Parts: sequence; structure tokens; C-alpha cells
Amino acid sequence: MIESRHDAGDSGPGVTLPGPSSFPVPSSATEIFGERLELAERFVSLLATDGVVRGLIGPREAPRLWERHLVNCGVMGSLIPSGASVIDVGSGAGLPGLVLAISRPDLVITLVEPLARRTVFLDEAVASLELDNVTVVRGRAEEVDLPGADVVTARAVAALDKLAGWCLPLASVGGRLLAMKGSSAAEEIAANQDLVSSLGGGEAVIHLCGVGLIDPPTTVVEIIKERHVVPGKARREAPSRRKPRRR
Ligand SMILES: C[S@@+](CC[C@H](N)C(=O)[O-])C[C@H]1O[C@@H](n2cnc3c(N)ncnc32)[C@H](O)[C@@H]1O
Repeated sequence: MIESRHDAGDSGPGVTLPGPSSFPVPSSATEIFGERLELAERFVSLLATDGVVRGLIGPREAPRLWERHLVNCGVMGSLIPSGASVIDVGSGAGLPGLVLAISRPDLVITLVEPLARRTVFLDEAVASLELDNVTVVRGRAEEVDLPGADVVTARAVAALDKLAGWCLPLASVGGRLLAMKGSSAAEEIAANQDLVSSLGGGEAVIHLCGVGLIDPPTTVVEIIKERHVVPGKARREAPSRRKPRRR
């Protein structure tokens, strides 16, 4: 493993790795991370070194880690209540899960990720950053057995229909799915609201997070889990799939 460095680094002969000074900290990051900014800088450094070397982050992402990844994820914290339990599905290199763990030490976070290469990185990042509010679980969202969470997050994991089927069962009743989405959010909701309802979800709402802080702001689809549905039963109950009654 290549150690993360806090100075503009050279990891050894022939390999020059970027240090945090390679990526100036935007003012938006100061606002999101506050006193934990130094920890966030160390995470950026880890992503730009180990994350890139291990193929978890594309090399072209390195210069835009702050805006496109850390701040982009961090702003969704405004939708998460204080002290909430959070399951981050498909964390990859820790987005948004580790960003939330850094910016919000009050949260209790579980990262769910099926790929070993990624969970190894996540475990090492948690140890290196000395985060005591994170547990890493290797597995698929639809297979893991975890206590219901107040909030289930996901970024760039799957289309809303699949995501709702995987994530709503992981939330407690009254909890919510927060799915980071792009410009397709409204279309995805329109196409899948019936399915979401059949899974026990309420009406999906779109939030724009970080207005005035990042451009574009982060689009988050929020779905409150209103009732428990036994996984696998949902589709048959979906109103749009019911056969019309005969008269
Ligand atoms: C495109 S990556 C996004 C990673 C990270 N959320 C981000 O925004 O950078 C999708 C991630 O979802 C994970 N994934 C795919 N299917 C999954 C499932 N059924 N349950 C949990 N994670 C899954 C993949 O292993 C991968 O790490």
C-alpha cells in the first residue's frame, strides 16, 4: 500500500504522488468540514494516491476531488438529522459514506460494498483517518442483514427502481432513502413512483443541496419509508401492475 502523505509527496524512486497542496481547498469545503477540514484533506490525499493507484478513482478525477466528490457529497448532510444511523449502499471509495463520517461525527455510519478490493480500501481509510463512527460491511445491499437505519444513502449505484428495492428494506419505518441523482431525477421518479409506493415508500421529493455553495448543486431524491413491505412482495402489489377489475 502506498502511504498517504500530507506533504506534496514522492513515494519513492520514479513515483510522484500528489499531496494536498496539489489540490487547493475551496471555501465550500471549509464550510462543510469546519474543524474537521484537516481530516477531509487527508481523505483527499488518500483518494488521490491509493484510490487512483488501486483504480477506485479515475486519474482525471484527482484534480476535482474537492468539488465533484467531497463537497458534492458533503452538502447532503443538511438532510440528515443529528445522531442518525446511516447505511451507505455501494460506497465504492467512500462516497458519500466516508465524507459524511468525516463531516458529521455525530452520525453512526455503515458502509455496504460488495467488492473486496473496495472494502479493503475502506477499512484502511477508516483506520488511517481514525474514524470511530464507521463500520464496513462487505456484501450486496439486497443480501446484508442489518438493523433498520434512519437514513440509507447511495450515489451512482443503480437506477431508482433497483435502488428503492435494495435500499428501502434497509431503512426503519419513518427512515428515509437519500439517493444522489443527476438531471434524470424527475424522470426516474415519474417512471417509478408506483413501484416505490409498493415498496412502502412515500412520495419521492427532489432536494437541491448546496445552492450557492457548489455549481451545480447536488440533486438528492428523498423517499420516506412509510411502511414495512416483505422484500419480494412489492412488485405483485404495485398498483400499476394490477390487472384491471372485471365488471
Ligand atoms: C459507480 S460505483 C459508485 C461508488 C460511490 N458510491 C461513488 O459515488 O463514487 C457503484 C458502486 O456500487 C456497488 N454496488 C453495485 N451493486 C451493489 C449492490 N447490489 N449492493 C451494494 N453495492 C453495490 C459497486 O461495487 C460500486 O462500488
